Amino acid sequence: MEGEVGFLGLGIMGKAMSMNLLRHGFKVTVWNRTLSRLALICFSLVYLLSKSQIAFDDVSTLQCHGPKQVRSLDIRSPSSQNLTYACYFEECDELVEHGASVAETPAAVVKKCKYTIAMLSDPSAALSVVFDKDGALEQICRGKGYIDMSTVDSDTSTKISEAITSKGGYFLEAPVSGSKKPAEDGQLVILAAGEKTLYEEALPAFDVMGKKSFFLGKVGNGAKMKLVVNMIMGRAEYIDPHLNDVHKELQSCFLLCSMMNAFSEGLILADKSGLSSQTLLDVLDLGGIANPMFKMKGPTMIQKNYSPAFPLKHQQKDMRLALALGDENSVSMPVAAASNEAFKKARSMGLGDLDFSAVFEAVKFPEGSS
Ligand SMILES: NC(=O)C1=CN([C@@H]2O[C@H](COP(=O)(O)OP(=O)(O)OC[C@H]3O[C@@H](n4cnc5c(N)ncnc54)[C@H](OP(=O)(O)O)[C@@H]3O)[C@@H](O)[C@H]2O)C=CC1
Ligand SMILES: O=CCCC(=O)O
Repeated sequence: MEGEVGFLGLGIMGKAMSMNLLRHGFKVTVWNRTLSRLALICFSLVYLLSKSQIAFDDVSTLQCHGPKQVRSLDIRSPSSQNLTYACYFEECDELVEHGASVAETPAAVVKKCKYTIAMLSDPSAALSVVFDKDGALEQICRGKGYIDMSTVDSDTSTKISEAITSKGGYFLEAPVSGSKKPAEDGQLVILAAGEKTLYEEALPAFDVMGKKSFFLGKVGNGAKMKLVVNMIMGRAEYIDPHLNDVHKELQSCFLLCSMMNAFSEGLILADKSGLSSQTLLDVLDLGGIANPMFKMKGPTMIQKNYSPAFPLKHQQKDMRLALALGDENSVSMPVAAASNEAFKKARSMGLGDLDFSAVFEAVKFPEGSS
């Protein structure tokens, strides 16, 4: 990646990712919404002070606490042309110490940099940073690359892609699997889709931020893959730490059932969204919910091979007993109850003697569908 890389969004992930780029020798210009608001406050303050009797030397450091704990407003010079640099908040401070430049708007970042990466909270933030006044789109032109690594839906990604490409720019979506620590350690899993040339050009940066990058084809596929992975992750079952060992064993059966149901739903969602089941298995195996069960059962489930290791009828029996235990102890377990329904459905479909992973068939064809 030649020249300077822009980075929009310095939240938990964005800060760690841009720091990694800096540590590996990339020149980075950053922007964050709160920082730009603070810069505005800073400008206003200096204006007011210049109209007042207070000499600047008297206010070299003003403490100020906002939503992001401003460390200080350090007004260094009355005639400073560039007061943005005098106004850091904690997140940005460390990046600046590592050599980052700070820009005032997304447009200013894109103007300065050939490649701009965004890591923003949600679809509305991703859209706002591109389309609003002083947004990235204003400075997109032929040869500029825009890479959105935020987790959004495929419609949002497509909208951004169309706008960027209509101005001659290149677009890549590249959401990530992995959280704060993997981001700090450069161990993210990058799920890119869109312009292949931009993907190839961005690989040196991806190699610094992540341990593995996937190119998944057309825009939308990265967003979809990320959502499938997080859907599976979000369906983990709770194990009450106060239960005794016997009860814990039954609870762990909940976990297994819920995992298998969530996994089945994920495989189906991926397939119906036009994604490769094998790629989903590869992505899951690299992330925080990698586990021996997905690794072992996944390939056989894709092949519809349910030769029994743990018969489904026993798994459903254990679910039933564990739910009874939940009743006894007034433990609310709606996810487990839903999973039990899927196992009951599988039994009614005549799958009881097959492996418990055959619940995949019941999830695939729920009541009334074919
Ligand atoms: N945290 C995690 O473990 C993971 C998160 N992700 C995804 O990465 C993205 C970032 O997550 P994370 O860093 O945790 O989130 P944070 O909440 O820590 O950061 C969100 C960032 O988005 C900015 N932002 C929010 N709204 C707007 C807006 N309207 N205009 C401009 N900027 C805005 C925030 O700016 P400000 O500081 O001004 O509020 C901040 O820089 C999300 O899409 C998340 O789903 C993906 C993998 C893991
Ligand atoms: O989007 C958040 C994902 C967190 C993780 O993959 O561990």
